[in-house]
Amino acid sequence: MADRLPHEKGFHVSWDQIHRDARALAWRLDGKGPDDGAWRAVVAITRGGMAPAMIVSRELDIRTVDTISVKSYNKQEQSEPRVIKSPQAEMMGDGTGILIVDDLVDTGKTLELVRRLYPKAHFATVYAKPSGKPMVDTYITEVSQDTWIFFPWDMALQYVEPYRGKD
Ligand SMILES: O=P(O)(O)OC[C@H]1O[C@H](OP(=O)(O)OP(=O)(O)O)[C@H](O)[C@@H]1O
Ligand SMILES: Nc1nc2[nH]cnc2c(=O)[nH]1
Ligand SMILES: [Mg+2]
Repeated sequence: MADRLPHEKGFHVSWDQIHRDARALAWRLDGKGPDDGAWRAVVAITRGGMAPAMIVSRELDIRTVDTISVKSYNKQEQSEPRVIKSPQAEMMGDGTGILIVDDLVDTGKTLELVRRLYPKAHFATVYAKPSGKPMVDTYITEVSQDTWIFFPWDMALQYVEPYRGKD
């Protein structure tokens, strides 16, 4: 996208950190569902929402878990988001009582699309950038718009030269 700010900074998230933050998200959502506080189901926006959704559903003891697949990025390049796979229609209805989980909201375009489909659902992300905040109901940590978030599933440990070993 031409008007997109460059990602000057990197925010590196470890497995431990995403586990802690996704747990914090679950605890914040506990008892906030419309049916006596209960949620009917968790729906992960794949693929990034799957690990957080698994942790949230485990913490809140929700066994009904489904997915919606939305693709909008190729590496750091954004295109128009499109739905590749939908969750079960009878279960979703207008989204009432459904907790939709993603790893992050950036421009908000992904959530905007999913919100149009399920306007009564509750939208939760672990991380949020300012442009996407209006699209999310609950999030844990805000990062600036010019930051790219690196998740542990996209990373690998590798050797680095010691400082004095470089020429
Ligand atoms: O708020 P937006 O600007 O729409 O961006 C946020 C979305 O982008 C990433 O998904 P991506 O499309 O890269 O697919 P992935 O989850 O399979 O990595 C991320 O996981 C969010 O779903
Ligand atoms: N991994 C990752 N995917 C994204 N999709 C949109 N913004 C981001 C980001 O900051 N990090
Ligand atoms: Mg995603």
